[in-house]
Amino acid sequence: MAIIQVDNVSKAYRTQTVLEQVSFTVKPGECFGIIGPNGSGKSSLLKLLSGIDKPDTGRVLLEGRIAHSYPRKQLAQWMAVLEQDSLPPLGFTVREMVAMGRYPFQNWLGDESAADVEPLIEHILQRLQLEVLADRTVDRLSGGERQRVALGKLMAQQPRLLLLDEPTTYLDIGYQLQMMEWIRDWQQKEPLTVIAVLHDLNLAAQYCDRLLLMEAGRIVTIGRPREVIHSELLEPVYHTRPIVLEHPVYEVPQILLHADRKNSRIKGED
Ligand SMILES: Nc1ncnc2c1ncn2[C@@H]1O[C@H](COP(=O)(O)OP(=O)(O)OP(=O)(O)O)[C@@H](O)[C@H]1O
Repeated sequence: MAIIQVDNVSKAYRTQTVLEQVSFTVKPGECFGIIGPNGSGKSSLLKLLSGIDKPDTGRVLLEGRIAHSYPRKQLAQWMAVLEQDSLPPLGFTVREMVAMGRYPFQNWLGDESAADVEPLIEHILQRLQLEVLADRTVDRLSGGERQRVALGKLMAQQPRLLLLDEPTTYLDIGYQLQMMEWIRDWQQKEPLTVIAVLHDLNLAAQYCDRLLLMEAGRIVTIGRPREVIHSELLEPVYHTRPIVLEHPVYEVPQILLHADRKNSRIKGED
């Protein structure tokens, strides 16, 4: 069974349609990327997948059940969402913040004691190279460090489904790669499905099994990176024609940006 099934979903905010007749499925264990220009509806789609929002028409099923009908706590026991800069700037330390990922598993009977989860938390801090920052409060971290802590919190949650909205924002190229490698590594060790909104088409092509390309709330195409990262498909969507080459090591398509000076929209260019 598909872990996610989206059937003919449409959504409007007031009079503006942001998603129109969107349908696709995601299989367990896949890394599924959502790409498209600014304002094309990627985050709106992710909100429907996470059950935060509900479609006006059509339906979103998570393991066969309507997404927004799940009680939030039940959903949090198997789904985790990483939003852009999702950590509140409170006075919690890095270690406390990562441990907060266990909240959906605690109740007033105190199912899990701090001692139960301590080895898991320490393992995550070590894996994400956060040990030296463990006792620092999150308001005293850089944007990139905060993003790593946010990932650590999700790892502590041990979800089966991970939704990521621009996970590499604020990260330098070293950590961008590291973040995607951690996620891939995690996927190889545990049964985890990943759905990621990515602006970086090269990272998307390198790490995702399939890509969904969106434009103005509609699906342009869904396919393997090789089928989607094509200058003919990307040009009308992004209004620029990238050069597409094959990665010399991974054999996946990669893009080089190329300004067409004759058709440049920048004033003064010829
Ligand atoms: N809560 C809201 N109320 C009204 N309009 C909204 C709301 N959320 C999003 N929109 C509009 O819906 C459209 C799609 O936005 P969305 O954030 O889903 O796009 P996106 O593809 O994630 O964009 P970006 O790449 O810039 O993050 C935009 O025109 C946006 O202004």
